[in-house]
Amino acid sequence: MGDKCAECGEPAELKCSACKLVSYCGKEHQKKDWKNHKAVCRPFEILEDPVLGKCLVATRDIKPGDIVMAEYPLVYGPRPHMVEEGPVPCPGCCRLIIAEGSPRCEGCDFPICHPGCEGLRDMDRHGHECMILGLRDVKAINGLHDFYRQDALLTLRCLLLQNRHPKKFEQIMGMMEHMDRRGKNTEVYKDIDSRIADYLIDNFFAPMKILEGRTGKQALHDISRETIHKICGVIDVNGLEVNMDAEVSALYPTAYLMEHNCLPNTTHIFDKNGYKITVKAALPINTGEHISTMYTHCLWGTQARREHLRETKYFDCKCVRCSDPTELGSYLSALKCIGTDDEPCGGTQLPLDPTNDETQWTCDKCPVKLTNAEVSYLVNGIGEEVDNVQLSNPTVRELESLLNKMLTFLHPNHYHVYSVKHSLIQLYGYQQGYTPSQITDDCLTRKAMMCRELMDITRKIDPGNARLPLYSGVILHELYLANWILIKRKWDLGIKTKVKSMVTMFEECDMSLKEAKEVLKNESTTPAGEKLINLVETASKDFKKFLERNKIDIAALVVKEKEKAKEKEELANGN
Ligand SMILES: C[S@@+](CC[C@H](N)C(=O)[O-])C[C@H]1O[C@@H](n2cnc3c(N)ncnc32)[C@H](O)[C@@H]1O
Repeated sequence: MGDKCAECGEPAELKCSACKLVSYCGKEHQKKDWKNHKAVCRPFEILEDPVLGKCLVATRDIKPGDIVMAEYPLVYGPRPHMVEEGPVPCPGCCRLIIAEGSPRCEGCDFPICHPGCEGLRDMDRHGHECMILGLRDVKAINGLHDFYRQDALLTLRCLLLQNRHPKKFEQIMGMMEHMDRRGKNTEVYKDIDSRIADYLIDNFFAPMKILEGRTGKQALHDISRETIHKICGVIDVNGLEVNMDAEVSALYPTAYLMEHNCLPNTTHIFDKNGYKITVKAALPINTGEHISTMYTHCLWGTQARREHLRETKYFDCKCVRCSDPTELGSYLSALKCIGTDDEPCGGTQLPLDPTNDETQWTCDKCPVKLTNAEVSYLVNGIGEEVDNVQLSNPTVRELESLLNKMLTFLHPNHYHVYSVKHSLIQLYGYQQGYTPSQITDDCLTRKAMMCRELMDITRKIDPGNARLPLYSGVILHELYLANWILIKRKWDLGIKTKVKSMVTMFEECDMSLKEAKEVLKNESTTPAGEKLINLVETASKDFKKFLERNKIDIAALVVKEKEKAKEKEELANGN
């Protein structure tokens, strides 16, 4: 039967060019229906690109904040990463639990959070897989991590779709998995083979086969080693990590088609209920532009990002950020030049062609050149030291001394420096010796300066708040606090709003709280986001009360300061 017009029901040949989901008898009825249709019409089409494969291209202009798509996952489950010790996800709800001593699932004996966990009986979560996992007739008391392997469950859930949701299975099997790069001699093949394929086949599919032989009924049609490898590849290449209260990976029917860009134009949030994804535009997306997300870490330098993408997603990123030696003016990978003859020249070392792994690094002040390998060696060495110090619960002094050492070799905006500064701003004002009553004015001024420097970098690499809203939220809240403590101190000393520096601090407090609210507006679905939003709300209330109690009108003070500055300037010019 042919398509029918969505407006009048008559035979229709014209399809909506954006979503291709509804048809019309003619242009007139399409126009008439637009009011209703635009709420559900997708603002993109799926195109095929020789380099990217399938990709999403905007069919109309999309404004920041507009919803690009919203959909439920085809399948989700515990993250497919091996956990050798520490907490593991409950197979029912994926929340982290300590396996030793936790209750066990009645059906399969896997460690669970609670016998009443809803996901245990849900057939789209643990319910179905439990029947297969229960076929192993042995229970473990010790060595739980090796015996009950949650990292294999998502692959099993994909395999089980064959029976209950064959269309979803077909869609997953149609996704890109780069098997050409995951051949038998590769490390990834060997890892998947022993960790997932052997585990599932030996422990569960072998007894399943015996049962099938006895009953004459086939439980699962395709459980071949090749299919297991293919599914693991699909999960690695297309799975999205859901960063909420649980350790979940999910495959989505359309969202997986978003290509990578180190300057992504969308952001996404997940719904706690069923992990529905909502993708929103973070930057303006014009008709014909590709819709993108970011597959790697926004706060890594170009070398690290490109290496990560090559190893995990099998492509060479050539985006605008990767191609720019300054990374959009952020200098996130730049080094300080050590100069010649032990004399630092004060110059900055940048790669000539960051998308070439053999590129040379050159100084903007002196003839010193470095190879990419030398830079990698230096940056990785410093990175290891930063990781070790960060993991050791460092004091302010330890971090400050590390920072000073790093600044001999790294540009003040380098991403390792960013990470240490981001930790420091969260210790100034909190750690013993630096509490609000102990911290010196100088230290608070330094904290505020670091916050400004960090925000300056963050705005450059993530102008749409697509990836770093929590980082920005923390920085802006700490910037407010640094100003706030200084204001209260000076206020108590009688230095009130007549002083220009006080007005500037009031203005910065006000602006940082407003910006923090704006950057955090989509973050209420994560525990960290929720906590930060509450802190900003409380700070805003305290600040507002203070302003009201002391009858302070920031806008009026700013105008007054401007007038004073103008008068001064006129006086200086002799007018
Ligand atoms: C999650 S899939 C995206 C959908 C995929 N294009 C397809 O046709 O199914 C990720 C894969 O898409 C390709 N891809 C995504 N972004 C890319 C980019 N910026 N440059 C080159 N290839 C990219 C890579 O092959 C990558 O492994």
